[in-house]
Amino acid sequence: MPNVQPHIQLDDTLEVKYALLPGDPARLDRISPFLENVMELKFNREYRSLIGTYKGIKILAISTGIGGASAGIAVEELHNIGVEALIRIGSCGSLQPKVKMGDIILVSGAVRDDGASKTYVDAMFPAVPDIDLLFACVESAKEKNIPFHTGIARSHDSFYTDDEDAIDAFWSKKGVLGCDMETAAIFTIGHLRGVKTASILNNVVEYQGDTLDSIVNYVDGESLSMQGEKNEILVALEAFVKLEKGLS
Ligand SMILES: O=P(O)(O)O[C@H]1O[C@H](CO)[C@@H](O)[C@H]1O
Ligand SMILES: O=c1cc[nH]c(=O)[nH]1
Repeated sequence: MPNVQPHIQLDDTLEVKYALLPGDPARLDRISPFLENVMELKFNREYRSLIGTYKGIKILAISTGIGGASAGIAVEELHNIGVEALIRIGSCGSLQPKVKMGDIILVSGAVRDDGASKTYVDAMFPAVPDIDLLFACVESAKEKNIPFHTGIARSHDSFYTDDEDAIDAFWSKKGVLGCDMETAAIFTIGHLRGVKTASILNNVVEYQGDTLDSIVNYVDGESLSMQGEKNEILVALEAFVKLEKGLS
């Protein structure tokens, strides 16, 4: 009997080892041109999925929605259907002047300022990517001449607390490069389940810029952010090729 998962609505008959995890379901339309033999699968709640091939390797793409709670459910259910490695293809806001619009960050660790990961294990447990998958991303970016930053991201649960500017200033001073909402949960839960994870973040908000305005511009297709998105997708796909060939 296929083990259909309650939220992603997929099962292990897909026999797929690699998954790209954007937050936004609409990003799948822009992942699709990178793949061959694309087939739309399911769209249940925030989880829209498609499958295709890249250089002959089967790749699943599935959106996770906003936040660690829904991303964590995706990691669990993907693990249940046999996915072995996943890369978040996200957007983020810059916390450093050097992280410009459309720059990509290959995340080497995440501040666990989310709720979901803490329901699994105390906050002192580190949120880190799989080192082979991170190195594969680094090598892929170099080979494709795509500039990148490596460093720490902060994953949070809201844009609308009363203290957002102060919180950003605090983490900026600690050298954190940017903030998103899912990386910490994906790293933590992936580690606990034995799934290899990485996270690539495309910066869509200038340092000290207006976060919510910038997110609207990104949705409207602002060009630097769109180039950053293409770059992160390509780097992730090439990293899976390396993993498949045992090169990382
Ligand atoms: O663009 P995605 O991948 O959804 O990522 C970022 O954008 C959303 C907020 O606008 C959050 O999910 C955040 O992590
Ligand atoms: O500033 C930002 C932009 C995108 N996503 C975030 O979590 N924060």
